[in-house]
Amino acid sequence: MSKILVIEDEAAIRRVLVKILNEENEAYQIEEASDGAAGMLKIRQSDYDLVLCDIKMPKMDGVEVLQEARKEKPEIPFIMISGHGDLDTAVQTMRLGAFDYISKPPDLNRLLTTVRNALDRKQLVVANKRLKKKVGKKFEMIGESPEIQSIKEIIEKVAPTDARVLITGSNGTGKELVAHWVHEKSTRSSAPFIEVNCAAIPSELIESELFGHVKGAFTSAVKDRAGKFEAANKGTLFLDEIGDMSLSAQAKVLRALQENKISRVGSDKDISVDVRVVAATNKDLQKEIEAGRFREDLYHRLAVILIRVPDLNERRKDIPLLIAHFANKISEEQGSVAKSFSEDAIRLLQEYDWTGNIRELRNVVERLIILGGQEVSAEDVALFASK
Ligand SMILES: Nc1ncnc2c1ncn2[C@@H]1O[C@H](COP(=O)(O)OP(=O)(O)OP(=O)(O)O)[C@@H](O)[C@H]1O
Repeated sequence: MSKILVIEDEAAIRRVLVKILNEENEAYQIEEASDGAAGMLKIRQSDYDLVLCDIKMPKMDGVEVLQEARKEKPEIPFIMISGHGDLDTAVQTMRLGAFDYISKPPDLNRLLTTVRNALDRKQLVVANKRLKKKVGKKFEMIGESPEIQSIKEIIEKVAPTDARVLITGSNGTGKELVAHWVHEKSTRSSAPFIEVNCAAIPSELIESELFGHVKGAFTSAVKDRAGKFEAANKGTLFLDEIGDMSLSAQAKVLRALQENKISRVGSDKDISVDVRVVAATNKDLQKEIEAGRFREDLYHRLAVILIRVPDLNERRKDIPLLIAHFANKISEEQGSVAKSFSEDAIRLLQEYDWTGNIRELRNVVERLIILGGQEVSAEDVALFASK
């Protein structure tokens, strides 16, 4: 059930809007307010999934309501309703965070599409918020080695800009972690972070996944569907394993980056998107370019800032910290007391050949916690850490 508030001083228009919405979906629970101040009071007292708000109104105009509501409940999408004289203001409200605007008299199709999109978006933002609560801890970046320090410094500098970032490094080095931080520390952090693993999606589906499709575009396209570019609007799109993307999808991504526009598969209608793309790969893209598997022009678009995440072998100094971090996390997950590691055990693990992989280190720590003694010893490491 979606709760929608209609703030409109003209009773006739208000009635039309309520009627259209009621007829569209019985599950919409619709409330009304006849001026800005009454609307704002309702927003404070109740939780809405969407607000439709007229711009010109007595007491408190729509722009003021939008600004107040953004401060108190920024997750509620606003669709502004503009009359003849206030189209410029309507466009401006988009900059203030309105989701969209519609003109009076409202066009039925446009209204319903905008309402549906806004409600979809609200769900995403809420899901994202829930995730984000976990993000802080889940995405802790452990390490004090100069290599990690320098990555943290680059993230600090680059995140607030809108520059695209290409993250390279072996499997499990922490590329996704870096991408999350670029988003978290950017001005886009309250908008969605959407991840697409390009290697995991069959090449014939990747375009639909990224750009969406319209009904009938292909056999299984039974209804219109937005893609990840649209879902990431105003936020960050993380294209993981971009080196595995098909050439035809690469061409479309290039266009999206050049023009900030996409079109759904099966449609030639352009949709504007405002998305920051962060990409990652474990491949050597220069080699892929030479082999004709990766577009050089796309590479240059993506690699405005390059961050190389070093292998664990290149920052062994961080291994003791990572062991302690994982040991704590694992005991938290298992609800047991954290086990300690003897100095010899840590030294031995520090000398291992990790060929890049932090994920592997975590697994080894988990195995040692389960199988080792109360204090994990060098003997335990020799016995149980073999890979
Ligand atoms: N510096 C770090 N501190 C703490 N945990 C880390 C660090 N780097 C990576 N990890 C953890 O290691 C695991 C692998 O990291 P991540 O998924 O970011 O790697 P990746 O390079 O994106 O991997 P892949 O190449 O397989 O996609 C994750 O569980 C991540 O939280």
